Amino acid sequence: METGNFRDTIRASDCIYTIGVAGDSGSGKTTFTRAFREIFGPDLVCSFSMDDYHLLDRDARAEKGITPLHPDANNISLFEDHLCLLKQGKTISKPSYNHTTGSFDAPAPFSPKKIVIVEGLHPFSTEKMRRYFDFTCYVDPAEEVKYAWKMARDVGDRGYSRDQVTSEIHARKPDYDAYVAPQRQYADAILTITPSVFDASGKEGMYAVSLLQERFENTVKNIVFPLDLFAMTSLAERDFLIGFHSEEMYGRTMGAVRFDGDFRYEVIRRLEEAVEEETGVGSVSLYAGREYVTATEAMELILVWRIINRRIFMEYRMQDGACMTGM
Ligand SMILES: Nc1ncnc2c1ncn2[C@@H]1O[C@H](COP(=O)(O)OP(=O)(O)OP(=O)(O)O)[C@@H](O)[C@H]1O
Ligand SMILES: O=C(CO)[C@H](O)[C@H](O)COP(=O)(O)O
Repeated sequence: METGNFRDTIRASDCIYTIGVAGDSGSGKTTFTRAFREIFGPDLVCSFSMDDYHLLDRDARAEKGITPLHPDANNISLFEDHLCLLKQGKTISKPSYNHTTGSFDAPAPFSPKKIVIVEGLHPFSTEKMRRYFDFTCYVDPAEEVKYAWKMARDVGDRGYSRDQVTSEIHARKPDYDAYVAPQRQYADAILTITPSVFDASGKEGMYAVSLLQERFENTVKNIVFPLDLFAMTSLAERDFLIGFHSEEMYGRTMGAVRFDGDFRYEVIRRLEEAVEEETGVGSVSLYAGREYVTATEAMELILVWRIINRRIFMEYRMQDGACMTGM
């Protein structure tokens, strides 16, 4: 396949590329896919939250004593049906959950674009859902990180008090462990986020991020994603770490690449240029004008590369008539 004009390849293709991003509320699902959305743009990418498939509104959940993380609080079968239709390029009448009111707005028509990103609590929790996703990613911040983000977001944007958020966090944990976390075993990529080793006080909001994935059998020939060792070793004034290790998870051997600290923009710019050159997506300048880029921002680009790679492999497979599965 020619990867020189990959954006046009996707545009011209009949295939709808479906990406599922699972994780707890406020775990960074939107944040980590931001670079991908920006690079491919709104003409090719659409997204929605599986929160729209809550079955019970906020009052009904409180009355029944059920959290939104319990499958019974969600219309799982409607979501499965809709995902199947979107994968076929069909328009759905999508429900809509309103986080401001805690209730439902009227359903509205929703048509897929060539790339559909679905974020949520349970997007690949059933076998049927997993069948319709081409790429799955699980975002997994350490509890202390996740709770700090959730507190800031729910108090700042969703009108909850600190006490309400704290008791909600405790009430949700058993359902998170039972129904959300197990999806890690089905994810093609897992992002873990922990406090940075360079920020012992935790006050700077620096994080170490790892991308875990199963080993590939092959790389994509002649496509490179370079880390500029010169810029890394000669220009940096701030601390950083890049590491790699293997770990066993649900019987799978996962390779984990870890970024921590701050990276000179020149290093990350080479990665942006590689995405531009190798895929022909046009200008990629997510961090232009910056001196440094954080580990989480750098990882957004690595994830972009991983998602593009899956799509390239799908293109190879489609030449054999398959669109449904990835590698
Ligand atoms: N990498 C990060 N670095 C710093 N803060 C982050 C990061 N990722 C997420 N956050 C913080 O956590 C909050 C929630 O992030 P985000 O909206 O990406 O989560 P989500 O999983 O998409 O949430 P939702 O439950 O609404 O789907 C954001 O408001 C942001 O402040
Ligand atoms: O787990 C969540 C995903 O974002 C939310 O808590 C859930 O969607 C319910 O939303 P709200 O708290 O606004 O009623």
